[in-house]
Amino acid sequence: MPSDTSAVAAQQDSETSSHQPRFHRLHALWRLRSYLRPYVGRLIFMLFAALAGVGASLAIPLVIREIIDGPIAHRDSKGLVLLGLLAIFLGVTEAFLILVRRWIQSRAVLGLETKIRDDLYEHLQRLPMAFHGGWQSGQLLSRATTDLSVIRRFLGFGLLFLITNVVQLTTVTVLLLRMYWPLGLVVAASAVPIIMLSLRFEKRYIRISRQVQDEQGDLATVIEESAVGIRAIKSFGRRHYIFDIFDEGARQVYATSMEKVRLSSRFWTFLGFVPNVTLAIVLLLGAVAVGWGSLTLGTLVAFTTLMLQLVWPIASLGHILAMAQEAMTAAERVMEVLDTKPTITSGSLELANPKGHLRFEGVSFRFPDDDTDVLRDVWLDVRPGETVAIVGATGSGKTTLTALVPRLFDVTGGRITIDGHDIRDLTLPCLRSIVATAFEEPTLFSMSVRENLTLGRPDATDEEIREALEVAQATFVYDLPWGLDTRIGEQGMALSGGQRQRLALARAVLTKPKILVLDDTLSALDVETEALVEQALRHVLESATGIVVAHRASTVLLADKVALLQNGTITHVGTHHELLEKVPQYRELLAQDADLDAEEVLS
Ligand SMILES: Nc1ncnc2c1ncn2[C@@H]1O[C@H](COP(=O)(O)OP(=O)(O)OP(=O)(O)O)[C@@H](O)[C@H]1O
Repeated sequence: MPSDTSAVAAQQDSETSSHQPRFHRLHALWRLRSYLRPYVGRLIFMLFAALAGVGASLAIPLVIREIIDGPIAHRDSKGLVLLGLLAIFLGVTEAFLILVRRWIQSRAVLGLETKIRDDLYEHLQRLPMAFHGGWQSGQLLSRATTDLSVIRRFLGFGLLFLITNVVQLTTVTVLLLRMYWPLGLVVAASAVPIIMLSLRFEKRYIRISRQVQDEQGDLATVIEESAVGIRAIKSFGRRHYIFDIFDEGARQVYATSMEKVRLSSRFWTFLGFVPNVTLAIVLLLGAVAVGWGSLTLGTLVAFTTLMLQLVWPIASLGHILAMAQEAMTAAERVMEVLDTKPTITSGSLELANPKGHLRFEGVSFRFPDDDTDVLRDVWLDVRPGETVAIVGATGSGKTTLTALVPRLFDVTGGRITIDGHDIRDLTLPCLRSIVATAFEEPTLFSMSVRENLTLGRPDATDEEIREALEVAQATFVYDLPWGLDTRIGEQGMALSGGQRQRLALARAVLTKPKILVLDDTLSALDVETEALVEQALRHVLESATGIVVAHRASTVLLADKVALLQNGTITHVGTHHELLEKVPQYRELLAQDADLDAEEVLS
């Protein structure tokens, strides 16, 4: 469920963004223009096709005027046929141009959406853990899906209609003024209430469309989290409680969407009403003018036919302005992600033959937006091939310490070195080929076992995979229905916790890292399997530098020395027996362990 803090963050995010000046929002959309570049030729052709279509449709009333005032008034049947054929030709041309435009635009706009989505996804992958920790996943999901579709619809359809409608409105008004200026002025005056109301509508629509888009993101977060956390929900029997949270979110989206619909339908009704009232006034005044002889019947028919052509562009202007507002909001939301700079950037150094000498030199770390250090003044020297167990109370900072080595977070003070080089100077691929990590909560992807295992070593041979699986005591995968090619469910849900941990361990071992970081990786294993894994791990750790977060005495025994982490700093380093003898806090920590282990340790 969305945490209180993230909900507040999203709320603040929504509030600040809905008050962004219009220029800022327009600018966000404008910045996406580079995505249109590959389609410039098509877009220009589309625009010309659209404008030519408008031209053809505007010419028809003028031809009708000629027909009424010419061949019909003078009973000229030959002229009537010729002008009639011209009107038909113009109608067919308009229809053909619409067909061509629609055909061309579909490819261009779908390609554009796909490219922005690719870039957004790639950028998300580059953003650091700190970013992902602070954003609700549903908000990111809705930006990569709904928001991009909104932008695509506007750039592909809305923008084109906005241009052609404005051209059509201006041309028709000029033509009307030229045809008979007193009636033309009536039509031009009707634009005043439309413009005034559009401006008011825009202000309210911006706020509400941003609110709907943010609320949809919150709802997506609830759905995503309840899908992932379905086991916890079921086991606590909280299905109804979670449903209520979802229902509240869904009702909120419904209520805000209805408010949006009410607002836009009032506006659109008004937009349909104004041209029709104007038409009635024009017909009345036009009939009087024809009666006085100051206007021909043909001109009045042409005038009203042209005016009818204003009804649709004005009525659709409401839809298009709404579309434009939504697209600007969506672009702003997408840009909020794209503008976040990846703070963890690659260095330039490649180590050809790393030895794996790892040092923490006065390292401190605090999470963004936190005001206290989680780690402070950490000094630790792990020589090549040596294994250090990190022992500490829960919340003392063990996981955070291990996350600093592959640079999932960057230190905020001091430095970490490998073979004397600050890890920030190494290229990220180089660092991550030296360091492999297996976490306590292993993440497996909806892919085959083989794909999951070879995530860090796509070129691993079957033999190497077997070796890694044997080390991790995970050869059970060969008994799955399709062996290594069995697809495991989302996050490996079809496997037990221990099986998933063993696969994650095999994945880390398979990369043959110089530095292996195990964050309490064996916690879900039974005592017997753990002993087997540890036995096999001993061989792996002989050739690698190891950092092993340990809660159990049996895991500690894997290590050459132990570092005791207390309140974010390493207070003691020594062998297991030394610490057991001299440090009461260490003894207390391990006393929580099973008696069996303690006896084993002391013997
Ligand atoms: N993303 C985060 N943002 C802010 N604080 C965090 C974050 N992750 C962890 N912390 C805080 O940092 C401290 C250290 O957490 P860490 O997970 O490293 O402890 P740990 O020793 O591994 O605990 P455990 O043994 O329970 O896994 C805790 O007080 C925790 O609340």
